[in-house]
Amino acid sequence: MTLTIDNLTKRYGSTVALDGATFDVRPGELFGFVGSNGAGKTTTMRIILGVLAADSGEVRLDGENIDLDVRRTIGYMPEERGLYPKMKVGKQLSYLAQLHGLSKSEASDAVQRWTERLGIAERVGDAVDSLSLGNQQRVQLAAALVHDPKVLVLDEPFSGLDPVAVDVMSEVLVEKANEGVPVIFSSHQLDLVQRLCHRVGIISKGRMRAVGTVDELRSGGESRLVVHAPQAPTGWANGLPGVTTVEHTGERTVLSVLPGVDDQQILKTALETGPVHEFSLHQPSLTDLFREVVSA
Ligand SMILES: Nc1ncnc2c1ncn2[C@@H]1O[C@H](COP(=O)(O)OP(=O)(O)OP(=O)(O)O)[C@@H](O)[C@H]1O
Repeated sequence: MTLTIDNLTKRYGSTVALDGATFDVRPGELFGFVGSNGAGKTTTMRIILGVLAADSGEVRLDGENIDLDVRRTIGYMPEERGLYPKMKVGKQLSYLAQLHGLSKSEASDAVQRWTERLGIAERVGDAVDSLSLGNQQRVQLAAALVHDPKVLVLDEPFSGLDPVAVDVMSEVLVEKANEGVPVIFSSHQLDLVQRLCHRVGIISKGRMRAVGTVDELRSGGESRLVVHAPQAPTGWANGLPGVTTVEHTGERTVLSVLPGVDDQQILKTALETGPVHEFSLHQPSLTDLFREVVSA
């Protein structure tokens, strides 16, 4: 199934939360939804789930508008979480599964399977608010998964998790994507998003500023070259077309290089100053790309 977010706009009074946000999440894809605080991620996800209405624009699943029946096939982890704190874990998960259309015995099987998978099986008889925050988050993930969703929409599922819980969450999301489910999650942990996601979307001020694989986002951007040439004078690379000196400290120079520039010409120029001990290309990370896009 393909989830299409088409030209969404949303205002809160004079605040423009979404300003034509458009992107899609493809079958079997882990899509990382990133943006600064207040960029519009939660608003987008609430609109996908129909918890909030857009002012204009549409959300479609395989080309069809999302009605109540289709919405029940989506697994959602809201930012505000929203479990009943005093209700027992197992009872709550079973109740939620049945709300999504499972029979009592199907719900019971699903609860057993997911609580085991997520390492909270021994807590099914405990009230949610007696669990640690990380374990409550595992219950929340179980709640999004118990009805075998066709789409997963998760608002900051990794926030506040310890490294082991991050691994469990990552494995489950990868597993669901491998089953063909489109998975979208928001996160401020950009290293994790870069490691896990097939594609990412960067939203800023309610507009998608970049969508693609990290490699696609890199192409067209500048790359960094680190050159260790101890005898090179300050400004040795000035004058090379498409090359800017970002930093020259002691014996090392960091150059910013436009796409298409011949790095061998830069190496040749460096060698003309004396020995070159290091000449390495540094690919921008998602964090670098994010900073570039958001500050543009
Ligand atoms: N209920 C509301 N009333 C008024 N303004 C709101 C409301 N909800 C969101 N906003 C505003 O809409 C904009 C988008 O907020 P949203 O919560 O979608 O951002 P976000 O990207 O999820 O941010 P964060 O990373 O901080 O969770 C912000 O300016 C926010 O202040």
